[in-house]
Amino acid sequence: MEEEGESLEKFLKWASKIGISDSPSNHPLESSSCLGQSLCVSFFPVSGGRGLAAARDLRKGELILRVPKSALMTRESLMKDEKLSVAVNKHPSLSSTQIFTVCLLYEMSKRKSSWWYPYLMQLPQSYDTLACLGHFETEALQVDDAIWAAEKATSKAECSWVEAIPLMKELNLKSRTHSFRAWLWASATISSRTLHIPWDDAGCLCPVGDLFNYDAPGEDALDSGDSFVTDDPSDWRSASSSLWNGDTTEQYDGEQLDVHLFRLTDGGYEEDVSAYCFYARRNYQKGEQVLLSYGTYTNLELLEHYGFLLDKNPNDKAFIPVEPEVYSSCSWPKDSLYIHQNGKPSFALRSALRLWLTPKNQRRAVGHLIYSGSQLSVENEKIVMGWTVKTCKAVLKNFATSIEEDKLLVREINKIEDFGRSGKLVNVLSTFEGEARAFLENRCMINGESGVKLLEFRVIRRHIDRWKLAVQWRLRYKRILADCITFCTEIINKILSVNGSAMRTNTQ
Ligand SMILES: C[S@@+](CC[C@H](N)C(=O)[O-])C[C@H]1O[C@@H](n2cnc3c(N)ncnc32)[C@H](O)[C@@H]1O
Repeated sequence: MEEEGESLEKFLKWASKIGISDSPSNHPLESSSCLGQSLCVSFFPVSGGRGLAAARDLRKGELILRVPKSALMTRESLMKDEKLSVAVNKHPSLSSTQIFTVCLLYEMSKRKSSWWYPYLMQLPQSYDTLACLGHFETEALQVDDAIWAAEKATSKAECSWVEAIPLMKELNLKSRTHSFRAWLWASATISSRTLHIPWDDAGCLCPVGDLFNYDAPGEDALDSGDSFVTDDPSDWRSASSSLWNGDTTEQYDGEQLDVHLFRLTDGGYEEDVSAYCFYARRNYQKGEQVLLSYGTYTNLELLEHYGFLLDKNPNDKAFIPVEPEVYSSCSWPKDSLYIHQNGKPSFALRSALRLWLTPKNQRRAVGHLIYSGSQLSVENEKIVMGWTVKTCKAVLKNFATSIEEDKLLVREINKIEDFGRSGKLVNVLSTFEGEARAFLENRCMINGESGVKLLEFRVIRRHIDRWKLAVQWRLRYKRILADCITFCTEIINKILSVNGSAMRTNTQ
């Protein structure tokens, strides 16, 4: 721990020397640390671990950190190394991100002789992004779409690694540095830590600037909170704007997002001062964690690019299976048909279902009502809500575990972690059953009969973290569906009660 503290201190000193500063003044005094005037490094156990805290009260919009261009790690800056640059130029088919990944591994291989050594030592040793999940954790996601996304992330990483091997061999990288494990580490470093810069789509690594943890943007702006009849069409546009570079969300090109609405105020590269500048997005009290928005992400996207998720994510979505005819009978893109994190079906999902559940010969006549978001009839609305309830119930019933069981499992995972920390996992193996028991036997190699523990806690801990993320993710998904059932049932009851009283009024 002391070593970690020493290494951090050296890093902050190095950062100060290369011009990184949190001073509110444009001409900061020479200091032994780049922090202390606006920010300080702190630990936030439930919101990102290591992060940056306000060193004093900060006002919204204040400049809180400046990182000069010369301190940004980019392909360009790393390729000042001639050997690297000559080798890279012989492989023009590699993508900018593949090249940046090789550059990072090459720089790591220099160890203490690297100019970036103090920074490289601060990078995490492992990540929990989707591509890093093993088979057990991937299966623990339970939802087919999520399992598919994890498998795709791994196979994509494997393909880009295979393509880059010839370059890494040419650079004489040791087998450990050009292994798939090393590649996953470097790719996850780039995916979770690079910032957007205008001159290179691979982005840049920004020492100190990459210590800000994440907060979701625009809770109010993005959560349409759509009322029953007049929905906000913004929910069927793919809202995606990011200063962080890991954002690969595809934009719905039919209906371009009003980027100004979602423009993030946290910071960006500023040409006039040749520096990455970060601003306080709101007022902060001394000691509070200062957060950045990396962009708009669902929990699955956060897992994919950053290896974490939020328990309360205003941008989370759940997709449910719908008949192919629902897609073909409307012009909304597939990814706009989802359920909001608060359980409300999206504008597009509701509208598409209204159309699909209208007899075919009447669809043309109601098209204008559908696209304006209006209800067609009380009967149609009841059928739409009923179909949604039935589908959500069927999806929930199909899972191997219920919401309650998943909640219990999260508690068991916490217990496993505690027992593992105190070295008592082997003794308590028999007290666990089902998925927890399977995890201990398959992932931690704890054999029930011989009671032999084969993996050290450091490795077990990594598996636990990833498995817990997968279980938390599926629990969030299931809760969205359960909330959707409640929401739609309330609507049906409202319709029934209004209709009932209308009928009573008519017969009186
Ligand atoms: C840019 S780094 C932020 C600094 C990082 N905590 C560190 O110690 O280097 C992004 C990573 O921090 C973690 N992180 C950021 N925000 C988080 C949050 N709100 N909750 C949990 N983890 C978070 C994730 O591991 C993510 O990949």
